[in-house]
Amino acid sequence: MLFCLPKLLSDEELARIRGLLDAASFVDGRQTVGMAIKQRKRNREVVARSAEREQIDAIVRAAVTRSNDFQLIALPSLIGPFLFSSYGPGEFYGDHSDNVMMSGPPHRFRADLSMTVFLNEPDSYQGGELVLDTDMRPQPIKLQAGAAALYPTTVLHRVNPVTAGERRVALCWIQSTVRAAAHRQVLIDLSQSLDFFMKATKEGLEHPQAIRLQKVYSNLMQMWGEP
Ligand SMILES: O=C(O)CCC(=O)C(=O)O
Ligand SMILES: [Fe+2]
Repeated sequence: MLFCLPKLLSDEELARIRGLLDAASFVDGRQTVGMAIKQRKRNREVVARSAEREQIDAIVRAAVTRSNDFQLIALPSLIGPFLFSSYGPGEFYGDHSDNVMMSGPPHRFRADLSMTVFLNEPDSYQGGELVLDTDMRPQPIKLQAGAAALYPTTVLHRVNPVTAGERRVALCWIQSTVRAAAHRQVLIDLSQSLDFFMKATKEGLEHPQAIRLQKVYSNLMQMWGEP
């Protein structure tokens, strides 16, 4: 359900992103949601068509492209444009589930996974936890700078009010080649078993049982995957 990627961004990337965010212009976050949700959202977001947004997008996009864990967990077929938000004292985002039909660019896509990348240290602001309602139990998430949380787009979630400091995050929505979270989980488990063969056996991926698992992975991908 919830996956954490501890060091998605390096310290050097974080420093570059912070510099760009300091130079960026922000707009009221209510502009990017429909009427029904406006009441529940108080934050600021980097202007969509701006040079800073594009430069930060390129840095985070390069990080997810090189992250093996991200690729194995999300199995992405499309990663939409990144959104950069800031929450100061009194700002929050109430209970909602994200839109599953995204307008892009590059074109309309289905969001299967939502991702929050934390851009500043957790002790630099008070409150501001991302809370996921998993099986009716609230699960608060506040990660180190550079770490990311990946969660199903349809799960109910919120951002608690920030009471001091500034919470900055990057967000994106991902269409996966494998639509159902339960199917993705089976494939992630298989990847982990293959990883065990690779790291802990003499034959590695040439072990006959590893070859069989690779066949299972391909068969399931053929059943569940979409290009
Ligand atoms: O800031 C976050 O961690 C999540 C924000 C959010 O839920 C959204 O923008 O849809
Ligand atoms: Fe959300």
